[in-house]
Amino acid sequence: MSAAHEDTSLEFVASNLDILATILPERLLKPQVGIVCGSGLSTLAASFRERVEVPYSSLKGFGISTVHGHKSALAFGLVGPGDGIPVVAMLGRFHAYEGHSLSTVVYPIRVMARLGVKNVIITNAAGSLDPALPVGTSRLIVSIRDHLALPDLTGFNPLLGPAKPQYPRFLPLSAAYSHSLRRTVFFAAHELGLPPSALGEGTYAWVSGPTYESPAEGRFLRAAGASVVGMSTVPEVLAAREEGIEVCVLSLVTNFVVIPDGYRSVREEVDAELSGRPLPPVPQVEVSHEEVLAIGKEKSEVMRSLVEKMIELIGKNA
Ligand SMILES: O=P(O)(O)O[C@H]1O[C@H](CO)[C@@H](O)[C@H]1O
Ligand SMILES: Nc1nc2[nH]cnc2c(=O)[nH]1
Repeated sequence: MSAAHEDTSLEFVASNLDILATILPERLLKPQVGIVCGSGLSTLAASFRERVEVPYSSLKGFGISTVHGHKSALAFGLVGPGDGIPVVAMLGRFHAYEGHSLSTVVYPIRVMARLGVKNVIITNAAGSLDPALPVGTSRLIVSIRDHLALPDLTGFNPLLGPAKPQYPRFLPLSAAYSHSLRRTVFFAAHELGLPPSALGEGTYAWVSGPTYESPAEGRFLRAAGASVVGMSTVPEVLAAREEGIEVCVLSLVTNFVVIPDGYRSVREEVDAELSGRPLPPVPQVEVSHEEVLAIGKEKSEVMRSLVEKMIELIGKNA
């Protein structure tokens, strides 16, 4: 994997603006809101009006997303009543585990910033570390209020590298997740009539992947204060904050990582069996990306309506 500071792509930002200016009509060229579509969530951009898709391959400095459930294109369009609000969505993102450098992972955020994006709604699929955050029917979306990023703390941070005059050297993260946008999430959910149980708040743990967590790792992250875990998002959040963009993160909880009573000693199990009082089986969880994508597909409508309502409210408050 390339070093985090191997950043050659920034020089291409300006030429991307020129390329986009030749493809997009004037009213789509200055998006106000950016969206990052998580695994299985590229349909978040399905109802953009006057939608124009621009493949990453026709732009400079972009990688190719290799993960199933991620498309390699930007979608531009309009959302909301009246003339609509111009928006841009990454239909697929880059993850460090694919072999992309962290500067490639965050590059589209830097392009969004140059296009004029002021607010970004970053979505992801994530595993639940909190047995009280059930997967599926209730509490299926978590509005992220904070993060726990072990890679950042241990030297794998997208902002590593020589200081650049246009960015702060030491970026504070105490208010990385916009309080105002977090309020907007709950107002949007209320306007849509979503039951309170559909939406929670929590802390996202970023891990590098591509392995899912062992039970002990899940318990460790839970004990450290995280509610959900995934392999993306935090690098994008850091770059967005460095660019001065307001950030909202929505996690779609697709699977359990930590389950209650998930551990039992085999000795206890065997002893119980030998004494003629076998114990009931321990519940097991084994996540797969197919399951993650299936939940994403099943729940993408509610996620899409929430994101669209948020954009509408952001537009009203602008
Ligand atoms: O975070 P997104 O891109 O939604 O994807 C999540 O789903 C994949 C694992 O199933 C991982 O890439 C994880 O980060
Ligand atoms: N790390 C991680 N990423 C996920 N993305 C979706 N589910 C999971 C999970 O359980 N763990």
